[in-house]
Amino acid sequence: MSDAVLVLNSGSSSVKFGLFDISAAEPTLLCKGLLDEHEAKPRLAVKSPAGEDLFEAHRQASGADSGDLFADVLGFVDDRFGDHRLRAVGHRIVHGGPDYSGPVEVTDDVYAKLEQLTPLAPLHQPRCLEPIRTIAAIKPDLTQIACFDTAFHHSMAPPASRFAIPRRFEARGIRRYGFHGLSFEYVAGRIAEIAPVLATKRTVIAHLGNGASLCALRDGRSVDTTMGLTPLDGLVMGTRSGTIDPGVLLYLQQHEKMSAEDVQHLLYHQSGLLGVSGISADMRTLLASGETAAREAVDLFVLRATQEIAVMATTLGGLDCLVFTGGIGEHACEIRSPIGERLAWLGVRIDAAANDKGRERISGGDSAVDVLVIPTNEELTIARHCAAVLQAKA
Ligand SMILES: Nc1ncnc2c1ncn2[C@@H]1O[C@H](COP(=O)(O)OP(=O)(O)O)[C@@H](O)[C@H]1O
Ligand SMILES: CC(=O)OP(=O)(O)O
Ligand SMILES: [Mg+2]
Repeated sequence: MSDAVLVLNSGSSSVKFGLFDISAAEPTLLCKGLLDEHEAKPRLAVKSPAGEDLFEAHRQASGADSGDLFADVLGFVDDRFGDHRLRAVGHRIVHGGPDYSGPVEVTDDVYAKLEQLTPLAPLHQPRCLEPIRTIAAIKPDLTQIACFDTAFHHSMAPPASRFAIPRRFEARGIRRYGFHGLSFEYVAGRIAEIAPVLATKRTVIAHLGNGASLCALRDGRSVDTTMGLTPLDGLVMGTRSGTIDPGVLLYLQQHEKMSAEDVQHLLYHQSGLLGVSGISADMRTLLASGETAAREAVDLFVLRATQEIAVMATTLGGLDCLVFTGGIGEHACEIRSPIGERLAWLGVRIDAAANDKGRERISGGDSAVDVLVIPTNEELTIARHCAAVLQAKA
């Protein structure tokens, strides 16, 4: 009987999952799926690795919660993959705080520590932690493993990790942590596979999805990133503001009489592409819209991404390789193209035909910077971590 792990990737706009066979050195995907709680009837859809539909379940919204959907996933795995032994469930956990620089088995103590980090990722942490409770209630003996978005950035050091506030706050853990690390880790590994000469070069990875951040890599390790203590910092996102004059927050509280909770809601849920366009948080909708406000939101997204790529290049002392990933980075040639044009002064030249076709290498022959498009795979990174944790335990 082969061993398998179930991986849950709870993001801000979706819950993705994958079931992996871990009997060989490299995990192989058995099936993948999506849990959609936002529709009128929460839905679970499972597909084969090739994308064929395997299973779909709808729940009546009344009385249903995502716990029912997780029970459906476990039921499906038992039914269809009963010839595999489910060894663990691996979870993407957005915030690991100062303590976790690698994956860890979830115990009551670990869970309590992770729950305490909720104020540092209020949009994500509860959504990441909830399935751990639900699954423990259904299968109390099943090993659960937490894999952190912050872990990859533990290689980051001062001054990049430091905020310019009194030092005593740093001792209390107030510093730049960075996120999307499971994605950056996967992409860094792919760069080493597809273009080994680039693995040691000055590289910026742009993870542009519903959440968006950049990572500067030297020798494949994170040396700087745009997200900070929370996943609110840095680039313009679907509904998040990204970097904003801190004076704005004070003004909103002191003069607009908004509470701290109101400001938090504004910055996490009502800002970014949604707030600027007034139309949608979804890049596809904005690119298809003829409205001026949609174009202005996209223009700001592009300007901020470009500015921050230059910041990352400054940390690195130059730029040899730029990689696009995440839903927008992988699919939106209309976003990659103007970012490339604005970075011409750094030697970036994007080949229009290669970009339109979404090729793996989209830089032109005259480009001083290799520009790549690499689809991310956070689920595979988590499966690899789970396999390693289980092997260390054996
Ligand atoms: N073909 C496409 N063209 C433009 N944007 C796209 C395309 N496909 C997906 N996106 C955008 O990617 C974003 C979602 O990214 P994704 O990485 O899947 O999100 P999450 O952060 O939830 O993992 C959305 O803004 C969506 O509009
Ligand atoms: C950390 C983060 O922003 O994640 P997501 O892209 O899933 O929102
Ligand atoms: Mg994501």
